[in-house]
Amino acid sequence: TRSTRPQRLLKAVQKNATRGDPQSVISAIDHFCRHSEWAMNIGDEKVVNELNPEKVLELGTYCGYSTVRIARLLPPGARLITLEFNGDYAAIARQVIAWAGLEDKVQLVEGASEDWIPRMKEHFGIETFDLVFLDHWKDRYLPDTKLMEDCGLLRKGTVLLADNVICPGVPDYLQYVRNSLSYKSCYFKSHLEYTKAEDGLEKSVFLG
Ligand SMILES: O=C(CSCCNC(=O)c1cc(-c2ccc(F)cc2)cc(O)c1O)c1ccc(O)c(O)c1
Ligand SMILES: [Mg+2]
Repeated sequence: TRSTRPQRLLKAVQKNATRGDPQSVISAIDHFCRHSEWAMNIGDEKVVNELNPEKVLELGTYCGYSTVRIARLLPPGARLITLEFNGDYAAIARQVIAWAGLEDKVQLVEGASEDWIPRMKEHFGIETFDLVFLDHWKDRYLPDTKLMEDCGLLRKGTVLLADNVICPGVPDYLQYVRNSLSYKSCYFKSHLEYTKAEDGLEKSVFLG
């Protein structure tokens, strides 16, 4: 049977990137997405770098591109937990993360975000997160944010970074974080990865 796009993306990484070199993995995926096949990676334009998180939660791993982008910047001892619902995507992402040599900083968990968010404390020993990157199903951004609030996983200053707030768009989430007194929110205008379509990131700081 024909290979899948994630499988072809992984092949491109194994062919063009150097083992243990996260930047070469990122460049190989960017090249694949620009010149071979578009894929729903956050891309090389949507960037917010002034953060220095120790404990990071990523919702929606896909092939691990944003996982590598974030984890490569983490200081020793810092950890990134990434949740992926789709088993096929998770299998590819594990290999991309390993190729980048970042498996010691990253824990990839297969399953639904609503099942795993309530288990962060007892299963991973995580009290609160410093940064949460939302890039999974767009209709899960708002319910999962409310769930993280209810589970006490957000602290004063926790940063929520949401991808695709324009395309495909997350109107209910945007309305919430922009109107809630518990968040200070701002929009980073950009483009949908590898295209000219408008998209952007919403950065929302939890005020406690
Ligand atoms: O795909 C999922 C849900 S997670 C991926 C969410 N991310 C997106 O959907 C996403 C989409 C776009 C985008 C796509 C087409 C466009 F024309 C424009 C934009 C861009 C992004 O940056 C994204 O992050 C899944 C889960 C479990 C399964 O079993 C399964 O088959 C599939
Ligand atoms: Mg996205």
